[in-house]
Amino acid sequence: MATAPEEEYLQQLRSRATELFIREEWNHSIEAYSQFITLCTHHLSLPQSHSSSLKLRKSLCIALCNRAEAKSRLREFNSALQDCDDALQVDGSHFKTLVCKGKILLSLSRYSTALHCFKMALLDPQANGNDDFLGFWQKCRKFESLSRTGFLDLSDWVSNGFPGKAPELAEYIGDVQIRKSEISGRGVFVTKDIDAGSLILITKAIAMERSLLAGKDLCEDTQLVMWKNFVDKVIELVRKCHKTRDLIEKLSIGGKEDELDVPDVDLFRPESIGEMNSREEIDMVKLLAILDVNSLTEEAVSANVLRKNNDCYGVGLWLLPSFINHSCSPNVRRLHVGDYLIVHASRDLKADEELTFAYYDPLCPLSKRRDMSVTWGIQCRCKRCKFEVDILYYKKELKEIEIGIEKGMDVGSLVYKLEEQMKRWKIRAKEKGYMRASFWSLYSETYGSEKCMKKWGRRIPILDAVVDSVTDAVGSDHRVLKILNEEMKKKASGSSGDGNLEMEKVFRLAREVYGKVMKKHAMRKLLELCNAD
Ligand SMILES: C[S@@+](CC[C@H](N)C(=O)[O-])C[C@H]1O[C@@H](n2cnc3c(N)ncnc32)[C@H](O)[C@@H]1O
Repeated sequence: MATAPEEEYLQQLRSRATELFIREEWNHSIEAYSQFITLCTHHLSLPQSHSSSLKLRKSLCIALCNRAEAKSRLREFNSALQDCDDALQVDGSHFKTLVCKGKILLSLSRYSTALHCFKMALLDPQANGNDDFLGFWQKCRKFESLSRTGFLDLSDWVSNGFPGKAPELAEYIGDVQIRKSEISGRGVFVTKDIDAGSLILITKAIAMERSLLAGKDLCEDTQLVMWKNFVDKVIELVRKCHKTRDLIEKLSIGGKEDELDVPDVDLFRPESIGEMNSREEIDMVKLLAILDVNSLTEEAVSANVLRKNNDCYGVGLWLLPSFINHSCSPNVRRLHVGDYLIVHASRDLKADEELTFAYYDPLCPLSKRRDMSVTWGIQCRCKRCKFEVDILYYKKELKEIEIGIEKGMDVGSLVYKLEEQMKRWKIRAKEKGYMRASFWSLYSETYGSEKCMKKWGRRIPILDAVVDSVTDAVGSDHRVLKILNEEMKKKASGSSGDGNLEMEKVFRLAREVYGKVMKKHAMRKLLELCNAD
């Protein structure tokens, strides 16, 4: 039993902690609550009357709950969750603790466990008319459903011109597995047939850094500062969160990847608790190598960023997408919405097919792609590269076309020459797509110029056929979409052809570029933006 002075001291500690908590001095309030909790627990271990034990237990529960709230404000989520669980041990239906735990779990994207907490809190009469709580409850229901079903619709936000902040999304992992890859190390594979445009992953960056673009490019100093800030954010996070750190350590450092373990995709689900076994200091050299190999920038050929102004540039790390290998004939694209990366199929995929991004521009000749692959430290051996290596070795005419481009020769004549050569060499449809993708700059300039089309239009294939073969070979691309869209507009103004059918084709291509996350009115908005690019 506590003496009167002891009780008074306990009372003082509690008042002090509460005051600091109200003043939002989180660190100090955590300290004060910790003292109170230790003392209170001690008193509870002594013989007590029933009523004072009840009083002490009530105070202990509130103190643990408030300390959890303070810790969560400092993003110390694991420790905050422990406090919530301790508080719920004292009172399993404590409303504030259930709400606090639900909010923390929601921040950690552990939607179904969060939903369970909110459901329990809903039984308390305090839930009625509590707008703050009801807001979290609605949000949690929405996210839990999105992360289970993958049903995402950004149409309103897009067609209203991206108002306010980017929408918050839920993480989602579709029908995929991580397996050994024939390309290199591990890769991500689909386990079911998936059609073009379908959503495959929504992943939140574990850390992101953005910088304003001065002019079109980022100067080297800004890039360095940005990279340093990004690395600092990752280091801070791995120090705080062991699960994130364990997952980062599974990523490649490049080079020889044959011996790497193949992690279970379930480890990357937000609900997974993690192994919690690595508590040694972080190996900084390894961490930097991992960031070097796996970080992605928003500005990339296989990415589109949805936001109002494209005057900033971001770098981030998204864990599961880091297992996606490169191909010059890729089958997925990514869409950036705030800190979320959305991966969707850019063409129809068969079960067991490996997902591949283009790390660098697939719409350029082999020689340029080889140069870019050196920067990435890889040597691509995809079907397209193998085919082009063979053909370039034997056919000097292709070299002549490349030289023609450098010399600024008439682009239409070069397209004509390439098409004639491909007929002579009896190149099959798929491979024609590879070659046309490699010389896309020639095709786009030719089809985009009235003068060129007057001269060469009758002697080269129609744009439709070229678009079909290029997208079949390398998946859809916004530059291809742009040319096709412009052509359709011209045709519509001249009212030749079947406008509906042609517009349907533009929408199909747009779904392959942006994903099916949009309804037609939003797609129209994206097509406008694509044209203005
Ligand atoms: C983002 S990781 C991709 C996943 C990686 N394969 C793994 O096992 O973790 C990038 C690294 O994968 C390898 N890689 C990706 N695409 C490749 C390709 N087409 N050819 C050779 N290596 C590739 C390279 O080592 C590259 O540094």
